[in-house]
Amino acid sequence: MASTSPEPAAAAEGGENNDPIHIRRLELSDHERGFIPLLSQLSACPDLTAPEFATRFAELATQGDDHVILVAEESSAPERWILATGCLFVERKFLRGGGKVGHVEDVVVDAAARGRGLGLRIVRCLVEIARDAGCYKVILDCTPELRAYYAKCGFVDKGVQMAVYF
Ligand SMILES: CC(=O)SCCNC(=O)CCNC(=O)[C@H](O)C(C)(C)COP(=O)(O)OP(=O)(O)OC[C@H]1O[C@@H](n2cnc3c(N)ncnc32)[C@H](O)[C@@H]1OP(=O)(O)O
Repeated sequence: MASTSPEPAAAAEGGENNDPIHIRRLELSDHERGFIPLLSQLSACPDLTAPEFATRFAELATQGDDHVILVAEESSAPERWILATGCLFVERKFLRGGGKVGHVEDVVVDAAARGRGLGLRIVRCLVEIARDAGCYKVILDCTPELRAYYAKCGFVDKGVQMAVYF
């Protein structure tokens, strides 16, 4: 998400009151802070050159608050290495009187930082942003092994995920 867009309050979570973790929106310079290698811990994510990263960043910025990528960093670490990330995509529908649905995507915590509650905090922030945006629900796809984790984030089983891969 573009750093030029106004930050939802929930995206500015952490970083105060001696909180060792700061959660904020993705910045263009996060290309140099391990964002792509972090995503590669989730799925195939070949490196992007800085111009390629900038092009995609600019494309996503045109979606304003309908596409939010949050990252978590150590508040006190000067290198500001990215420890965790998650994305919220807001789908605008004709259903429900022009309602909106939040989609949580691409949640990943660096292997060395797991088990510290970062994943929970990132997802809770995304859900809060969706609520503030007026979404009537937030949905996501995950493997059965992650059901317990997302249950702790407040999600319940609903329907069946299906896919066509190309
Ligand atoms: C929509 C999507 O993006 S699905 C893809 C999700 N991402 C991945 O699978 C990438 C690889 N995995 C990861 O990055 C991490 O392990 C994550 C994101 C799944 C969890 O991040 P963490 O920061 O380790 O989780 P966190 O410490 O916040 O755990 C929160 C709670 O969930 C539990 N939990 C965490 N991971 C799991 C799991 N795989 N299975 C069951 N429970 C889990 C924790 O025990 C904790 O419970 P507690 O509060 O009772 O102690």
